Amino acid sequence: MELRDLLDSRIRDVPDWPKPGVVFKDISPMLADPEAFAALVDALAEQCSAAGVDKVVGIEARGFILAAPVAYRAGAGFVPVRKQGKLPCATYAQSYDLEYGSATLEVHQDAFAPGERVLVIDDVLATGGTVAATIDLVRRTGAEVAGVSVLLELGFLPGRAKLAGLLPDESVRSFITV
Ligand SMILES: O=P(O)(O)OC[C@H]1O[C@H](OP(=O)(O)OP(=O)(O)O)[C@H](O)[C@@H]1O
Ligand SMILES: Nc1ncnc2[nH]cnc12
Repeated sequence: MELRDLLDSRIRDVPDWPKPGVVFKDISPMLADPEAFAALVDALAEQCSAAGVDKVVGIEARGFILAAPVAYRAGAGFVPVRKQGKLPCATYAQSYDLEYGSATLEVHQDAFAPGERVLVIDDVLATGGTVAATIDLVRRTGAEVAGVSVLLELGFLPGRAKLAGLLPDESVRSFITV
């Protein structure tokens, strides 16, 4: 089976969650399938190596699950971008809106050496608010965002358009667009 079809078959729709009108894309079945999870991690690690990155950023919480094994596989470092109030040392903070709410993300100010190249990984690109805030945070540290890789892109929401002013379109990659 094609990687795209394998992954797609392991993502389930949950209507009206976490609030009415939202169809939540639940990646739990994909994570629970060792073949699908390993294939995704390997494919993301290849993107990481091709981009020549020093660090992989995972966005709390589902981004952590993907980004940490990718960093290990690609021989890169892992940096968490966390929800407000979780990181213990000096941080940069950025508030943002997402499909079903708003939040603030933080990164440690010393998470990267100046000029380091970074791949940002998350599970879903929806409105793009989460990834746009993360790009802003990484840039404030002095590091360079080499690309963004997500498992799933919601093509009916303006996530890719929101990132258009921030990164070249070809450096925003998704395995599935719905
Ligand atoms: O493109 P956007 O509209 O910003 O939405 C995408 C974000 O929404 C989800 O995270 P959520 O904040 O629900 O956190 P979780 O990973 O902790 O469940 C998802 O994991 C992405 O990070
Ligand atoms: N519809 C959705 N499903 C899963 N994660 C999301 N993050 C933002 N929108 C989402």
